[in-house]
Amino acid sequence: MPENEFLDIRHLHAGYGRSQVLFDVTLGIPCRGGVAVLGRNGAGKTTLMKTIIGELPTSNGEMFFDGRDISRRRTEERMRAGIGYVPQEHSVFARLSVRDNLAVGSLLNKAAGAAVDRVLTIFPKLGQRLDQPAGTLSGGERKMLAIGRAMLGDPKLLLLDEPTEGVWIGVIEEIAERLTDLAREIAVIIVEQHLDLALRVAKHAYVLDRGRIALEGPAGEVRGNPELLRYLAP
Ligand SMILES: Nc1ncnc2c1ncn2[C@@H]1O[C@H](COP(=O)(O)OP(=O)(O)OP(=O)(O)O)[C@@H](O)[C@H]1O
Repeated sequence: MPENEFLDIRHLHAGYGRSQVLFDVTLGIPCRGGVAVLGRNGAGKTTLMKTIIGELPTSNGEMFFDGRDISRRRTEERMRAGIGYVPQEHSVFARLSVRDNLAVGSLLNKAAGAAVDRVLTIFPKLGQRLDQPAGTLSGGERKMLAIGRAMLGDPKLLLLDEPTEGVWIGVIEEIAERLTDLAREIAVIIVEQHLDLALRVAKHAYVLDRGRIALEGPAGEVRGNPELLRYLAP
């Protein structure tokens, strides 16, 4: 692993109380580009995202972001430092309109109006739904809104937990293109069941197996690794 990664995780152990899920996880994320985290259900992908954002404590190991030790920092501090998180479950206010969801996101992040315009440029579909309650959006549009809200924090690193889960196949392509564009500007960690999409957005991939890194390498190499399907099979 290269020295001085943007996000540098070393020998991380984490889990839920006494139930340890992640064991000795070491990974590095550069300041631009997509990195995929793959693995079968229950492998520990969401746990890793929650540990990076600080929703779960680190029981052992180190985590540096942009040169600073964040292992003991609170979630809000990590977000202020530039980490955005789009959780697997929908993170929009269902009763509020798209416009109000973005307005609340702007207030929370002290974002300027230009930040909302940028979100609407990235996801023009949201611009056509501004007055619609977020709860009535399609799965894909809700994901776009959740990603858009995270973008209002102007993250330098965006954590995306299954951004295409429950999204109609026709919209997956659109989200994939936007995420590929985004990964040219900032660091993106993508947890994804769609292998093709993940390895298109990402240049590098890590495969988790029962909470440990089982495979790692450039996306093309991981895709071609004969062991990969074994780690993804249920
Ligand atoms: N709140 C919790 N308390 C205790 N154990 C949990 C909790 N949440 C998840 N786990 C356990 O941690 C392990 C890893 O779960 P995690 O959600 O990180 O997996 P995942 O790779 O994201 O799976 P999926 O692809 O199904 O989302 C699983 O064994 C799961 O049962």
